[in-house]
Amino acid sequence: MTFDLASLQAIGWAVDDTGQPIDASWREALQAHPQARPARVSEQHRSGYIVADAPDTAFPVESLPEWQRPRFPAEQRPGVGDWVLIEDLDTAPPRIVALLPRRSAIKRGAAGDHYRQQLIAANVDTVFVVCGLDADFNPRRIERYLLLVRGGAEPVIVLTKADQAGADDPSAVPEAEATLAELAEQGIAVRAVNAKDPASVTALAPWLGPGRTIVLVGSSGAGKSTLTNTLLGEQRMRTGEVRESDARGRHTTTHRALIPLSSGACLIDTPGMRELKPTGEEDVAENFADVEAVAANCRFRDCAHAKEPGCAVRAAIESGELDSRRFANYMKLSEEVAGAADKLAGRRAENAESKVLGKAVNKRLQDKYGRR
Ligand SMILES: Nc1nc2c(ncn2[C@@H]2O[C@H](COP(=O)(O)OP(=O)(O)OP(=O)(O)O)[C@@H](O)[C@H]2O)c(=O)[nH]1
Ligand SMILES: [Zn+2]
Repeated sequence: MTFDLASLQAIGWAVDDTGQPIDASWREALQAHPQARPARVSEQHRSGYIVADAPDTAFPVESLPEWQRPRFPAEQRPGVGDWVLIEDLDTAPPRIVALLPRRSAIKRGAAGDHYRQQLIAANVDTVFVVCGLDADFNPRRIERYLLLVRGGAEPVIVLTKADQAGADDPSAVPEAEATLAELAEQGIAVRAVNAKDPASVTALAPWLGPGRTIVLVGSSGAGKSTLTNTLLGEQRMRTGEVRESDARGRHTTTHRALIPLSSGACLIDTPGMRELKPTGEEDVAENFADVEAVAANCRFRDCAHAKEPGCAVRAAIESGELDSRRFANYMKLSEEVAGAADKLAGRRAENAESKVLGKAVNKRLQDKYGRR
């Protein structure tokens, strides 16, 4: 099957010098489905998906029947940013025949009693964690975002409103300095920008090269929309929106999630995220290596860092080596991750059990009626 490589690249399809997908598993999938072609998921609906195969396309496709089953794990269904292989049909919308393995997956735990994961975006190279360098500046929120968005992508902290922060007065933003030092120690890139100013936003160019996919996360008012519009520049109206015909032939402007930038990168626009709950798969140690290094020196291995003698954590807090707020957040996030991990393990056990049960029931039916 031949397809328009340049169009696909404009929405993030990454290839090597020979024009083949970088990922070996993707090459194999293409070979296994010679009639199929790649497309990228831009919207997820109950009955199917909207995909794109070029910057200015958006069309419905039929999903695999098993994805429609209510018990099918949500995170294994395609989500925004996923690459799928589709086959064109003569009479109906094209049909998805495969979901390509994700190179990265940014996820969070969904609210509710039942354990559920929610895909924020797939196949992302970089996550811009957007945070205002103003009264809203919150190191604890940055810590939470970093913990959650690491799923295979590079996090970059984008501090907006640098023009308001009073560059010559660091005390204007309490805790900013300490946080920046901490991030530098972790090797995480930080860029301060005026999100309204195209010249300032060029600081983000290293992550916006052709074929790159970026997703913006951050709390409300942080400047995500402002940054998106500046990155889009003059294209804003043309690419930020699509016009679709509805059943009566009227044109309606709909929101779109895959936004090609003139730099050749592709931006995934996520709906606002009020709350970021862990999935249980996060790596707390990776994000709080400094805290864990201190805790390793506590006299008792199971030190709760409360009233135990010889607690290195309390000593470090008293001496000012460890920020008590960072430590408190570490404890809180650890607990949340552990709680989610328990639920996840419970769900996995339940699934395994229902599979075993299902087999046993089938066997009994077979024995009794000689069929399944
Ligand atoms: N001066 C200045 N103002 C900014 C900057 N970034 C954002 N703002 C302003 O901050 C306000 C909020 O910015 P938005 O871009 O709407 O924030 P958002 O993150 O998209 O918020 P939600 O859509 O609610 O998630 C707007 O009034 C922007 O003009 C900046 O770098 N400098
Ligand atoms: Zn301790």
